[in-house]
Amino acid sequence: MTIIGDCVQAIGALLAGISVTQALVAITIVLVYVYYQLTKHYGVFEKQGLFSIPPQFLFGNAKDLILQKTPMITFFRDIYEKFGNHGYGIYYDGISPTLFVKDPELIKTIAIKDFDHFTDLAFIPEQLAHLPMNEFGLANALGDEWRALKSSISPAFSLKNMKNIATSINAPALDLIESLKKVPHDEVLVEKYAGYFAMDCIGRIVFSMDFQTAKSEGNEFVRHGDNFFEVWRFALSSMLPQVSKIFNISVFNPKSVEYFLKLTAGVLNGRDKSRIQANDVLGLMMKIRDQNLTAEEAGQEHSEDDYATKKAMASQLMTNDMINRTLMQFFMDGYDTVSAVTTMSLYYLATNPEVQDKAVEEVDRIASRVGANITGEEVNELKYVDQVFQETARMAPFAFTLRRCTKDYKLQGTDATITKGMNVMFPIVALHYDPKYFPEPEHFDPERFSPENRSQIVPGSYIPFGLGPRECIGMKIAKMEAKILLYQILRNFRLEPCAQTKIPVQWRTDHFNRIEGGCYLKLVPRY
Ligand code: HEM
Repeated sequence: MTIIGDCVQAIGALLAGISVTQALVAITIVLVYVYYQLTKHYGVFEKQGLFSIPPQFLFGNAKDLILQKTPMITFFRDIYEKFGNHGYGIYYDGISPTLFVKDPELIKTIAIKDFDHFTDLAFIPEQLAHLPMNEFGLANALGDEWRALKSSISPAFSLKNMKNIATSINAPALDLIESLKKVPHDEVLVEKYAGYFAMDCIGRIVFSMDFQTAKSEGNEFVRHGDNFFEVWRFALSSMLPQVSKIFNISVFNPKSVEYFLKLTAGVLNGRDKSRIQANDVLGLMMKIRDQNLTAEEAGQEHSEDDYATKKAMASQLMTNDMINRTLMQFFMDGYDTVSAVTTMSLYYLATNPEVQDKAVEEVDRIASRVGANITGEEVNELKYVDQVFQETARMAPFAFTLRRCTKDYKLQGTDATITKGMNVMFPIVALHYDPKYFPEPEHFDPERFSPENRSQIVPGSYIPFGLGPRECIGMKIAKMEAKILLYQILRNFRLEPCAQTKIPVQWRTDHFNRIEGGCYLKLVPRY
C-alpha cells in the first residue's frame, strides 16, 4: 500500500459520520502519519555513522534540481563539494536516502566486484519499472531478466556483427555536410544538426533506412526524439514515485514513446512480411528470435551443438515485443546522448583552436589517402580525434548514473548496511571535474588521454559510459558515430566561436548536458 493510498483510505473511513472535533482530530492524525512517512528515512544512516547533508522536508537535498534552479551538471558538482573529504555518504533524493559515492575504489567495488548486490540500474524506480509505460529493453530490465536479456542481445550490438557500420554512419555524416554547406555559416545552431546526424545514424544502423533527417532539415523523428526527456518527469518519479504511479505519469514523454513503438513495430512487421534479411541491429535481433544466429555471431566459443540450448533460450526472450522495446533503447539512449556529446565536441574544438589544429592535421593526413570514404580501419587511426572525444565525454557527460541495491550490503569499514531497494549514485560529472583526478578540470585538454598519460587516470574516476556489467552497451557505436562526424566536419569546415557562443559554457537547467540558449558556432568552409 502506498503512503497516499493509505491516507485516502484513512480519511474516508474516519470522516464517515463523525463530529467536527472528531474530524479535526482525524485529519491531524493523518497529517502526522503523512509527515512521519515522508521523513522516516531522514537521519537513519547518520546514526550508523554516515555523513549526510541535512535534508529539507520533501525535497531532501534535491530542491534546486527539482525546481530547475540549477543545471544538473552544476548541481551534482556542488553536492560533491559539500561532501568534502567523505568518500561516500547519504544524498537525499527527495524523501529517499541514496548512497552517494565519491571514492573511485568504492565505485569499482559496487559496479564490478560486488555487482551481485547492485544488479539493477535505477533510473526508473522499482515500483514504476513494470508499468507498461515505463517498460523498455535492457536498461530497464531487472535482476535475472536483465542477465538473460543482456547475454541474448549483446551480439546485436557488437560492431563485429554490424560489419559495415562505418559505412552506415558515414552516409549520414556526408548528408549532414551537404546540409551544412547550404546554410548561412556565421551562426549555426550546431546541436540541431548533431541531432539530425544522430537520428540518421539510428535509421541506418538499426533499420538500414535513410530517415532523411539532415536532407529534409528535420522531421517527426527528431521532434519526438527531442521530447523524450523532461527533467520534471525524472525528478517526480524519483522523488515521489507513488504520485507518478497514481496519476499514471510516465518517466518518459508518452507521446514520443508511442510514436517510436509504432515505428519499430511497423518496420519489424514489414520485414517479416517481405522476409528481408539485413545485417543491421534489427536484422540481428530477428536472427536471435528465429534461432538463426550462429555460435560465432553470438560470440560463443562453443560448438553449434553446445550453443543450441542457449540459442533456444535467447530466442524465447526475443519476442517481437522485446525487439520493439529494445530498439526503443536506441531512440531513448542513443539519440540525445550522441547528439549532446557531438555538439559539445564541436564546441570545445571551436573554443580551443590549438586542439582543433592538431585534430585537423590528423584528419587531413587520413583524408589525403581516402577522402570522404572513411572506413572502420581509418576510424581506428583517428587517435587524436579519439582523445578529443574522450575529453569531451569528461567535460560534458551525463551527470550521474544510478544503481539499485538488490541485496542488503554491509558497507565495509562502517556500521552501515545499505538495504535492498536503496539507490546508489555515482556522480560521473563531479568525478570528472575533481582536480585530484583531473588537474585544471575546466581546461579542455585531450592530452589527458594520450597513450603516455592515459595510465595516470585513476580507475573508477572516469566513467562517462558507466562501469562493469551494466556499462553502456552502445559505447562503441556512439564513439564510432562521433569520430566519423568529427572527421567529416573537420575536413570541410573550420570551427569558430560566433557572437552567440557562450564562453564559458552555461548549462541549461531543464536538460542534462546542453548549453543554455543553444550551441551556436561559426562554420568557415575550408575549400
Ligand atoms: C555518448 C553517448 C552515450 C553515453 C554518454 C551513454 C551513457 C550511458 C551510461 C552512463 C549508462 C549507465 C551505465 C552504468 O550505470 O554503468 C548507459 C547505459 C546504457 N546505454 Fe548508453 N550512452 C551513450 C550512448 C548509447 C547508445 C548509442 C546506445 C544504443 C542503444 C545506448 C544504450 C544504453 C543501454 C541499453 C544501457 C543500459 C545497459 C544495461 O542495462 O546493461 N547508449 N549509457
